[in-house]
Amino acid sequence: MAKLDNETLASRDSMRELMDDADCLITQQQVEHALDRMAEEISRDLGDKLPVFYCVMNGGLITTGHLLTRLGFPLEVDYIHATRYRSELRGGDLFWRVSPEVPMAGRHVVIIDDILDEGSTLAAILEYCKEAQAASISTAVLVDKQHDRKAAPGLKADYCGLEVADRFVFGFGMDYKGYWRNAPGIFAPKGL
Ligand SMILES: O=P(O)(O)OC[C@H]1O[C@H](OP(=O)(O)OP(=O)(O)O)[C@H](O)[C@@H]1O
Ligand code: HPA
Repeated sequence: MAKLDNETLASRDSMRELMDDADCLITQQQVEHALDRMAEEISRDLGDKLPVFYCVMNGGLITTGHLLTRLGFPLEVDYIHATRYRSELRGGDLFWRVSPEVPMAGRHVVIIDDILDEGSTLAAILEYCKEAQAASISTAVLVDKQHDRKAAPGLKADYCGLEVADRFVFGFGMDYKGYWRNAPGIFAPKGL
């Protein structure tokens, strides 16, 4: 079996250490309860509207998967790939990697993402949906970070699982420098 080079070994060890020392802010059980509630609200509002759900890759992947399996009505799924952080801890300009394929015109659209932080990502995607003439646009995020730096004052998602402290968080889709999207809960590195 090929050996890992020194740089890879150092990354692996530092990422293991990061997880060992991390603070768990939200447990998996709390995430599951929040997803149950979001699914009930979405089903109540959109269950008879044949909606299209757009996952915002990459972070929205895990929330989308967990949420959609809780929805017992016909729906379509597509994705948008837009990134603003690109493995960094601060956001920059939004870079659209992939635009959606399923047309939004006349459809009830739901955008699913992992986190509403400053909100620039969601605001840009909302503009795109409006221009694409969606019949209605709803947004669903697993967590809303609590601070006063939102791109527009009072910016909120229509469906929000949990509020999270103003720290750099990872897990359940959210990455720390590209890693630990797979962590089964929501964590923050010690001291960050
Ligand atoms: O509210 P904002 O400050 O705009 O930040 C939220 C966005 O940032 C993250 O994506 P990121 O750009 O890190 O790409 P990723 O999904 O590939 O991690 C996250 O998944 C949201 O899409
Ligand atoms: O706190 C965060 N963690 C991971 N990805 C993010 N994208 C925006 N904010 C965050």
